Amino acid sequence: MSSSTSPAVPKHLNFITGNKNKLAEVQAILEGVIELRNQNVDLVEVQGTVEEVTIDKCRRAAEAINGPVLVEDTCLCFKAMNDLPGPYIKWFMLALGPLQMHKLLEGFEDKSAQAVCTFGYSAGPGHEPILFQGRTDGKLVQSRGPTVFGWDSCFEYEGQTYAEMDKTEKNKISHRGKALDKLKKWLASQVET
Ligand SMILES: O=P(O)(O)OP(=O)(O)OP(=O)(O)OC[C@H]1O[C@@H](n2cnc3c(O)ncnc32)[C@H](O)[C@@H]1O
Ligand SMILES: [Mg+2]
Repeated sequence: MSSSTSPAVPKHLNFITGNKNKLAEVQAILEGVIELRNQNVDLVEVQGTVEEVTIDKCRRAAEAINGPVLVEDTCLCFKAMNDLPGPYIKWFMLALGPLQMHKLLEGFEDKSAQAVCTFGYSAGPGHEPILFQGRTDGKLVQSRGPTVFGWDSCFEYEGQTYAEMDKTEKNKISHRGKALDKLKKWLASQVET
């Protein structure tokens, strides 16, 4: 039995996000692993590196609900732009939408893009967030497939855009799937100690 003083073993995860598509993917990936709950708290997102943004988001979420939280921040990084827009991709999505996103790299030969997903778990206010990150390499293309989730239709991985894949296929190779693999390993290691 583990010590009751350790706050590190969650019985469920309280995923703080306002994004229904993210939530659906995380639910599907963690199905049967751990109970997932959700709260939609509008969190301020600071500027900084991928990790800094998630750490700050995680701290704010833990303080807002005064308890353990899971948060996630997603980036889309273009090699030709030295990894921008990165954590600011949301604002480019809102301004351009998926149908015009490819125009960002029109003047560049290199269309390489990397999808980055960083989860942060905090056991509560004052507990340092633990990060789990996954990265998937692909390229920015003209939109193909349904425009249901963010930039899915303009991110191509091995010949298919995320939007052209079925969900299980996406979750197997996606930035989010890889990050959650690490989270699952961490959860398993917590249970064993
Ligand atoms: O409440 P939070 O969790 O912050 O949800 P959000 O929608 O604000 O999400 P982010 O701050 O992480 O911004 C990431 C942007 O990328 C989009 N996005 C996130 N994951 C994606 C995925 O797997 N495929 C396509 N677009 C994605 C998302 O819709 C946002 O426009
Ligand atoms: Mg956000």
